Amino acid sequence: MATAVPAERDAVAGAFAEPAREVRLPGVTLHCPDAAYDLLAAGVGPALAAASVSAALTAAALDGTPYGLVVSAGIAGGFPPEAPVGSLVVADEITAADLGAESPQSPGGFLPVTELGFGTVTHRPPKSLVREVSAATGARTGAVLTVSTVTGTAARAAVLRARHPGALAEAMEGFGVAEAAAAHGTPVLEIRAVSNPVGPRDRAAWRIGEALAALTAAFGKLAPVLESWNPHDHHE
Ligand SMILES: O=C(O)c1cccc(C(=O)CC[C@H]2O[C@@H](n3cnc4c(=O)[nH]cnc43)[C@H](O)[C@@H]2O)c1
Repeated sequence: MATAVPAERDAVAGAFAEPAREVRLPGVTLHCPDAAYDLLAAGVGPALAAASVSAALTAAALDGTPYGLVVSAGIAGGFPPEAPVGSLVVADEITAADLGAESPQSPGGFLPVTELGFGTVTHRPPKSLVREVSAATGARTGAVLTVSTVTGTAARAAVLRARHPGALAEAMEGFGVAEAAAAHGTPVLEIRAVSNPVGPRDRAAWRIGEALAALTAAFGKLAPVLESWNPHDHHE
C-alpha cells in the first residue's frame, strides 16, 4: 500500500493492531504491520511514487514473494458536490490528467499522450474489487485524476471536469503507482479520503486530520475484502 507522505502511511498503519516493523530495501523503506501487507511512503508526485513502488515490486519479485495487489492510498482533493471533504473515493479509473500536449486546435485545448502515439493515460482497477471495496467502506466510485500541479482555480477545476465528467477526485500519485504495478503485471487499486475541495487554493481550509481519520477507518474495513479477493478468479 503506497501513500505519498509518512502521515498518510501512518494513518493506514493505524488500522492494524500491531506496530509496523521497518524493512530497508534499496530505494525504498517498507513498514510491515502484518505478514499480509507492506506499507510505504512512496513520495509526492507520480514520478517518485512510480520509482518507489517499482523498487518494492522488484525486491518482492526477486525474493520470490511477488505482491498480488498494489494500493495507492492517501488524501485528495474532491470535486464538489459529489466528493465532499471527509468522504472516501475508490477509483474505477486512474487517469493522468495532464500527460499530453496543449493544442489550441483540439477539443478542450489538450491532446492526451495516447493521441500523440505514446503509452497510456488510464489504468482500470479490477471491477469486482472496486465494487467490494465500495460496499465495505461506503466509498463513492469514480475516476481519480493524477495531476502534477494541484488545482488552484475554479477555471482549472472546470476544465478538468469538462474533460473528465466522471472524475470525483484529484491526487498526485495514482497514475505513477499504476504504471509501476502494470509493468509487473500486478493489479492496482486507488483509494482516497477527501481533505479539500478541488478549486480555488485555500490550504488553510484543508481538513487533513479528518481525511486521515477517514483513511484509518476505511483500511479497518478493507482487510477482509482484500484477503478474500483472489486476483486469479476475478472476472472483469
Ligand atoms: O501537513 C500535513 O500534516 C500533511 C499530512 C498528510 C498529507 C499531507 C499532504 O500534503 C499530502 C499531499 C498529497 O495529498 C494529495 N492531495 C491532497 N489534496 C490534493 C489536491 O487538491 N490536489 C492534488 N493532490 C492532492 C496529493 O496526492 C499529495 O501528494 C500533509
